[in-house]
Amino acid sequence: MSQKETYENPDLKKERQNCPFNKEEITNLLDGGKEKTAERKQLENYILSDEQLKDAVPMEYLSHADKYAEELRKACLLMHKLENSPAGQVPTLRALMGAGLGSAVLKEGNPLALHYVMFIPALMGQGTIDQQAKWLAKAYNLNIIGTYAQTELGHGTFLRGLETTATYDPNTQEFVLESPSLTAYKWWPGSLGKTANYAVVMAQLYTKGKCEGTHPFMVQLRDEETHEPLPGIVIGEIGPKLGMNTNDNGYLGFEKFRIPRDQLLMKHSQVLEDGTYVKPTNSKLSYATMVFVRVVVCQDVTTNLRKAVTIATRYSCVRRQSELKPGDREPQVMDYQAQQNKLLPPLAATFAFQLASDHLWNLYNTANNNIEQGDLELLPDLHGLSCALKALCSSEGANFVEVCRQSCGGHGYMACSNFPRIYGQVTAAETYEGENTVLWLQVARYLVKTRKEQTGGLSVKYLIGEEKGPKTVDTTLEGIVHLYRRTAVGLVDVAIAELEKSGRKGEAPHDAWNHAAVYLIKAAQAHARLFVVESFVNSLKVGNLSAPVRTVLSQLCELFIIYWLLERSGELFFVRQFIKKRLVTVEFQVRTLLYVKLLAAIRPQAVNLVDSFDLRDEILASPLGCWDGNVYQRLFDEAAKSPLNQSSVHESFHKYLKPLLKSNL
Ligand SMILES: CCCCCCCCCCCCC/C=C/C(=O)SCCNC(=O)CCNC(=O)[C@H](O)C(C)(C)COP(=O)(O)OP(=O)(O)OC[C@H]1O[C@@H](n2cnc3c(N)ncnc32)[C@H](O)[C@@H]1OP(=O)(O)O
Ligand SMILES: Cc1cc2nc3c(=O)[nH]c(=O)nc-3n(C[C@H](O)[C@H](O)[C@H](O)COP(=O)(O)OP(=O)(O)OC[C@H]3O[C@@H](n4cnc5c(N)ncnc54)[C@H](O)[C@@H]3O)c2cc1C
Repeated sequence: MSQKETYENPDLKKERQNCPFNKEEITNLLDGGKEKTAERKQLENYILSDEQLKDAVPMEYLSHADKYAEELRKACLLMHKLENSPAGQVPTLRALMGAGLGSAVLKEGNPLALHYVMFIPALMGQGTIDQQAKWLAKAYNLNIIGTYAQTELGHGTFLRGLETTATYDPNTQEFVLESPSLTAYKWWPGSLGKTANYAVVMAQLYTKGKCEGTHPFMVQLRDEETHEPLPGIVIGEIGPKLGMNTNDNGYLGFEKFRIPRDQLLMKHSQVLEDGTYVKPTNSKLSYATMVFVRVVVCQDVTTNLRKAVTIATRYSCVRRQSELKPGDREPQVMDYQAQQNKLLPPLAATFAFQLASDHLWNLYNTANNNIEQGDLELLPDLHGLSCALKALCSSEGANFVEVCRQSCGGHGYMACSNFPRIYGQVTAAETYEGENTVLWLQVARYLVKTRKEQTGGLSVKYLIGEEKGPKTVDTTLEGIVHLYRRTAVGLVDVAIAELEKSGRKGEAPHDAWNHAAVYLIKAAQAHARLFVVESFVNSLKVGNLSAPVRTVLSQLCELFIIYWLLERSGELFFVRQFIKKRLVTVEFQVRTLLYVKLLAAIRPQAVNLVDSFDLRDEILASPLGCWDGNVYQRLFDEAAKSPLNQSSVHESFHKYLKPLLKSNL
C-alpha cells in the first residue's frame, strides 16, 4: 500500500489477510498499466508532500469569500508546480482537475477548472488554426484565464432560445454583444465570478439582418492588468450552492460591447468582412465542447463513487453494532446481508462505469479525429452515447453516494465524512452539461430514429433487424445480457407504439412526443444500462487477467447485472412478450437466489477490492475511510478543530443565553 501506518484496526487487518487476488493487478488495470500506476504514485508524492497545499483549518469553518481565496491560493500554487511535475504537464493537469488527486488539495472545486476543462477545449474545437495560434499559447501559459459562458438566467437547456446577441457591424468589422433583458444575462459559468478574464461566449449571431443561430465568440471580460471588468461588461458571482463552492460560478451582461470580427471562433462557420455568413457542415458542431465534457464527466463521477464506496466499505468493517447471533460479540455491520446489499452493488458499479467510460473515451477520440478530417459519420453515435452515459453514471452515481452515506449511520452525516462534498459534486453532474432528463430525451430521439429508419451507429446496432438470441430463460451471463437487450428493444417499440397511437388520434408529432416522454425515457435508460452491462461482460472476455482477478471481477459483474435487473424489474412488465411467456416470474426467482449467493461470495473481498483502488487518505479526506481504520480517534481529532471547542464557554453564552436563563428565574 502507499501508506503504511503503525496502527491498523484489527478488523481491517483481518479483512486484508489471505487476499486471494493480487491487489496491484486491479490497481494497474484501473490506472491503465503498471507504468501508469507508478507515474500516478510519483505524482501524488510530489503534490501531497507540499506543506503549503495542506489546509490549516477544515474548509467548513471558513467564510464563502475566504474559502474562495484559500482555494485560489492553492490552485495557483499547483500551477507553479506544473512546470517541474515528474508526470509531465498534460497527465498532471488531468489528475489535478478531477475528483482524484485534485480533490485532495481543492476539496470544493478548482477555480481554474473551467479554463482547462472547457475554455481551452472550446478554443481547440471551435477556433481556426490562426485563432489557436493567437490564443492557445496564452491560455496554456496562463497569461489569460477563461471560462465557457453559455447558460443564461432564462435558458440553460434550450440553446436555440439563448438571448445574448452578437450583431455584425460591417462598417467597423466588429460584433456588438448585447444582453437585451435580465434573462439574457449569462448565469452559472464556473470561474466567471472572480477568476476568469476571458470567456468563450455563446451568442445568437446576427449578420445582414438575419439570425444564424448560436455561435462561440472569444471575449475579453476584464483588464489584463487591473482585473477590473471592461466598460460594457457587467460581472459578478452568483452565491453559495449545494456544493462546488469554490468554482466561483458567475453572471455576465453585455452593454453594446464591441469585439473584432476575428473573435468569432471560425473553425466551422465564418462571417466574411462584408458580413456574408458561411454555414458549417453540421449546425451541431458548435456544441462539441459540451460533448467533450460529457465524456470526461463519466470518468470523474466514477472516481467520486470509488471514494464514497471506499469510505463506506472500510467503515462498515470497523463499525460493530447490534447483535447478529444472541450472546455473541456485536458483528461488523458489513456482515449484515442488508449492508452488503447497500454497498456491494455500488462497489461493482465502479468497475462497470469505468469500463463503459473507457469505451466512450475511445469512441470520442476516434470520432474527434475523424471530425478533424471532415468525416462526421460517428457524430450521432457519439452524441447519443455521451448523453446516455453522462446521464446514467451521474444519476446512478448520486444515488449510490447517498446510499454509501446512509450505510455509515450518523457518522456519515458529518461534514468531515466527506460525503456531503462528494454528493455535491456528483449531483451537480446530474444538472450541468445537459440536465439528465433532457439528455435522456436526446438519447430516445436517436433510438426511435434508428429503430424506424433501420440505420444507426455501433451503439444502437441491436435495434436494427430481427432480434437474435434465446427466447427462453437462459441462466448464463450471455443469457441475462440478452434479456437486457430484449428489454431495451421492447421499450423502444413500446415508445414507438405510443407515438403512433397519439398520431392516429390526430396529435401533432411534438405533442405525441411530449405524451410519450415516460416511455421514451425508460427506453433511453434501458439502452444505457445495456451498453454498460455489455461493456462489463465483454471486457472480461478479453484482457490478460490472472484467474483470481478474473474470478472476483466476474462475480462483481454478475452481481451488478442481476442487481439492476431486480431493481428495474418493473420495466420488464412493459414488454408484453415477457409476461405472456411467464419469463419475468421465473427470471426473478432464479436471479434473486443467485444475487444473494453473490453477496456472500464477494463480502470477504470487499476491503481488498477497495484497497485495490489505491486511494490515498488525503484523497478520501474522511476519518471514516482511512486506510488504518482508526475511525473513532480521527473523529475526535476532527471535532477538536471546531471553533466552538476553542473555549470551554462561548462568548455568546454571556450575550444571549445567560440573560435568558436569568429572566426565567
Ligand atoms: C480534463 C479531465 C478532468 C475531468 C474533470 C471534469 C469535471 C469537473 C469540472 C466541472 C465543470 C462543469 C462545467 C459545466 C458546464 C456546463 O454546464 S456548460 C453548459 C452545458 N449546457 C448544456 O449541456 C445544454 C443542453 N442542451 C443541449 O445540448 C441542446 O440544446 C439540446 C438539448 C441537445 C437540444 O438542442 P437543439 O438544437 O434544440 O437540438 P434538437 O432539435 O433537439 O436536435 C437536433 C439534432 O441535433 C442533434 N444534436 C443535438 N446536440 C448534438 C450534439 N451535441 N452533437 C451532435 N448532434 C447533436 C440531435 O441528435 C438532433 O439530430 P437529428 O435527430 O438527426 O435531427
Ligand atoms: C454546478 C453547475 C455548474 C455549471 N457550470 C456551467 C458553466 O460553466 N457554463 C455554463 O454555460 N453553464 C453552466 N451550468 C449551467 C447548466 O449547464 C444548466 O443549469 C443545465 O444545462 C440545465 O439547464 P437549466 O438550468 O436551464 O434547466 P431547465 O432546462 O430550466 O430545467 C428545469 C426542468 O425542466 C425540465 N426540462 C427542460 N427542458 C425540457 C424538455 N425539453 N423536455 C422535458 N423536460 C425539460 C428539466 O428536465 C428540469 O426538470 C452549470 C450548472 C451547475 C449546476
